Amino acid sequence: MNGGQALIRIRDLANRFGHHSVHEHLDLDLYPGEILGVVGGSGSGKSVLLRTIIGLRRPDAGSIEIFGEDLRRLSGQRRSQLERRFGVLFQRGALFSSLNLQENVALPMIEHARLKRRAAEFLARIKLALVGLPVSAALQYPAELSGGMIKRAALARALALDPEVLFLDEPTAGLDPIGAASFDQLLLTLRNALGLSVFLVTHDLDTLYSTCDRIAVLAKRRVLVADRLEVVENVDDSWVRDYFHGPRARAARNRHRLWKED
Ligand SMILES: Nc1ncnc2c1ncn2[C@@H]1O[C@H](COP(=O)(O)OP(=O)(O)OP(=O)(O)O)[C@@H](O)[C@H]1O
Repeated sequence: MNGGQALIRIRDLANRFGHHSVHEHLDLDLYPGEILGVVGGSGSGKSVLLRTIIGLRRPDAGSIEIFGEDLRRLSGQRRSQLERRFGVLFQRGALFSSLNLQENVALPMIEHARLKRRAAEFLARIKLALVGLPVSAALQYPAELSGGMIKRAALARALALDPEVLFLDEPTAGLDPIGAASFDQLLLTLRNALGLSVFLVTHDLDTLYSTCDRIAVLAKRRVLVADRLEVVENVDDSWVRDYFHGPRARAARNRHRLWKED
């Protein structure tokens, strides 16, 4: 999976808020077609890293190359062309409450791809079907939906412009275990069908075991390790030990084993 060239290449990255240093000398790659899980303790800087990669925050040092281009050296126009190749699902879904689902998903197509409203809403209904929502959901408003449906709708919006890379911040947070498991399966199906590369910030051990090809652990202000689960689990670090060898990880591992045998 990581034999090819990285789609995203981060080197020597630093992010600081005043005297508070969140990242120093952070290196990380995202390879084509992989689902990379990003984990770390609360406050270790997972969301700041995601925001920096997608250009919402300017890093204090280091380089981020995306599709072979250095983000910091791009003109505004080139940068926004590049940003159209990302889809982002923020932690709280971030749908517009005054728009129904098909309008929410159509909006990026109207704004960025200059589609006419009718065509955009037609394509939006296809995206909503792609993420497993019923036809009737297209005319519903976010307030009328369950948490799981909101996540799916937010995913449909992240897919609106047919991105190559998907950034997901805690996509299963707040979902019940069944909703979370079906979201994980959806993610795998979409990755396989669309060839997406996925940068996935999560605390959810079940998601890590069932969907991720590699896992990056953020600790000590950098990426401590980024590798396959079997390698990461055996890294000699107190956070890694507590996280991957605690009772919750054992339960997730057993569930995953049973699921694979089924
Ligand atoms: N705009 C900001 N101003 C000041 N400090 C910030 C800002 N954004 C983030 N931080 C700090 O950066 C650190 C990393 O925050 P971040 O949200 O990336 O952590 P996280 O790993 O995503 O945590 P969690 O798992 O709890 O969501 C925290 O100490 C946070 O307080």
